[in-house]
This record gives sequence, C-alpha cells and structure tokens, in this order.
Amino acid sequence: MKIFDKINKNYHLKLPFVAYRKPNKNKVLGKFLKTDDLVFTSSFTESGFVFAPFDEQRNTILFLEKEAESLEEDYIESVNTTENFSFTENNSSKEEHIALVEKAIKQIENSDLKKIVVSRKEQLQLKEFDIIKIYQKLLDKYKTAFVYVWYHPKIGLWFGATPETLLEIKDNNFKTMSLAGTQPYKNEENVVWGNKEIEEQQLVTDFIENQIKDIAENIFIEKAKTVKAGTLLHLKSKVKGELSKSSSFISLIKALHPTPAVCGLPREKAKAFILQNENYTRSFYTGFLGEINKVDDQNSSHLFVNLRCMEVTNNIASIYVGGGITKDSIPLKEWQETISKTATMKNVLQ
Ligand SMILES: C=C(O[C@@H]1C=C(C(=O)O)C=C[C@H]1O)C(=O)O
Repeated sequence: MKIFDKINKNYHLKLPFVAYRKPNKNKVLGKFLKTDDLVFTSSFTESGFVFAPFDEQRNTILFLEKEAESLEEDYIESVNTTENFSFTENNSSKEEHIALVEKAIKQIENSDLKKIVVSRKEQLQLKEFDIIKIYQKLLDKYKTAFVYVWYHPKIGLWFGATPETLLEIKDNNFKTMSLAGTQPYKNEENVVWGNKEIEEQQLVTDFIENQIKDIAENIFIEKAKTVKAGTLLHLKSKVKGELSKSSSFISLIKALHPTPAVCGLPREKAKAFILQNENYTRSFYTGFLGEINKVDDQNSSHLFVNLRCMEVTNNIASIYVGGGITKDSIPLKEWQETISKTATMKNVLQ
C-alpha cells in the first residue's frame, strides 16, 4: 500500500507522521510532515492531530493539518504477516507491581479515595524490528480498535490498538464512554461480572455525568454492556449529549481527561498518588490522541484514550499496562490483569 511506503520513507528520513484507522472502519489515514519542528497546543483551537500526555502539565504535540500531507487508503488485509518477531523477556516486576497495588489499597482504606489506576511498563528486547509488519499485524488483529502508529523523531515511536474513545464531537453533539472492569475473553461474551468490576465501572460513569452536567444538555447514558477488546472483555456505557452554547470544546476535554478509567477518584488525589508512587513516567500512555477541528467535517474532533500501546526505542518495546484498584482489589488478580493486557501488544511481536 502507498501509505505503508510513505510510513517507511518518513520513518527512515526521521520525519514525523501518524497513520490511523478508526474502530470498525476500513480506511487507513495518514498525516505526513515535511520538517521535524515540534509544535505544541494548549488551546486545542487549531486543526490537526494531537498526541497528549497523561499529565496535562506536560506538552500536547500537534501535527498541524496545514503542514501535513494527508493520505487515505482502504486497508487490504495482509497475507504475509506471519513472521515471528522473536524477543527476549526481561525479568518481570511482579513483586514491585503487587507492592504498588497493596499501597494503593491501603491509601484507599485510609482516605476518601475510592479508586486509583496503577500501571507499569514492561520492556522487551526485540531481535528484529519492522515498523510496517507490526502496524499491519495490529490492523489485522484489532478491527474494533483505534489502531495507530505515531512518530516524531524528537519524541519517539508509538503504536496502539485502543478500545476507548475519550470524545467524539461534531457541531455541539458529543459522545464519550465509561469503560472499566476487565476479564479475559474465553470464547464467551455473555459473562457474569463481580461487584468490584460493576462498582469500578459505575464510578467512572458517575464521574463523567458529574463532570459534564454543568456544560452539557440532553445527557443520555446507556446501561453498561460487555464489550470485547482483543483478548479481553470490559464493561462499557455509551454517553452522549449536547455541549451547551456557552461552553467550549476544551472545557469538555478538561472535564473528561483523565477519567477514573485511567486515573482515579477523586481525580487530583489519585493523580498525585500515581505521580508519586508509580516507578516510571507514563508519558503518553493514558493520554489521548486524534483529530481535532476537522475543517472538511464541520469542525469535528475524534479523540481516543492511549491504551494497549507501546513505545519502541532501539529495538526495545515498552508495553504500558494498568488497572483500576478499589478497596475490593486482590493484588495477585490485579497483577494478572496487567499480564492479560500486555497480550494485545505481545500478540503482534511474536
Ligand atoms: C488502564 C488500562 O485500561 C483501563 C482500565 C480498565 C480496568 O481497570 O479494568 C479497563 C479498561 C481501561 O479503562 C490499560 O489498558 O492499561
């Protein structure tokens, strides 16, 4: 495909680009830049593609629409991506993660915190690395996800196949979702959920409702349903509404990000716990990415939460995974949940 040649070319010339396919769509879209200038946005008023970190104190990177060459192409499923990407696994950080979960549970028991999402980074040494083969495998395997590859020579190379929409907005009509609770998919989508998962997802739904109630009208929240994301199942409620005339797109982003699906409740206290206690920096994991202010589509924006993602540097893949901790969490189960979540990316590396 032409778009893959262009990805290869930009990557080897060390020029920024993003290629992405929206959930359940066939088209792969690409934005290819001609210089390696690093452009930030904090106003979200420009037209382009944003890549935003978890911590909003850090910079959001913008690929300006007017500076980019845009390509789009129907995806033709590859027949040829069965090669093995062999890799050697590092010693796992099981004890470290379990200790972090235990600390989060204690913090919840001794404060007004109700939920904290804790995460970790797993590094794998790749024996070989082919950007196109990895991206094709992601496209082949995860048709219902937002599947992307994003590159800036001054920032890094990221891949992801995320099940979570942060915000889709056109005119004043917007959609978002409450996604939380995880169990492995075992050939059956009709499953029973435990109280811990039901409560943890309800916390996210209530937070979203509370955050948007003063800036939106006609809010409608669907009952939670089971959804499949790769080899996992989650609970999801769709949310829609109308942004009030006096409110702005950025106020909606700020109201939503980071939701308790990736941070916790109350938000600021959970964030402080995460920044102090996680043993690494999340950078763009649990941030968000996507199109903003599309001029050819009534100024619409479509943003996704950066989950089920990895960063590749010098043949080392860093896979980012986490999970929501509540008073009812069982540390070993939370560890296993992060292992299950690494499979989304490991499946395209082996
Ligand atoms: C934090 C992640 O996922 C989030 C946490 C979930 C959970 O705690 O059950 C489920 C889906 C996502 O909202 C991740 O994939 O790393």
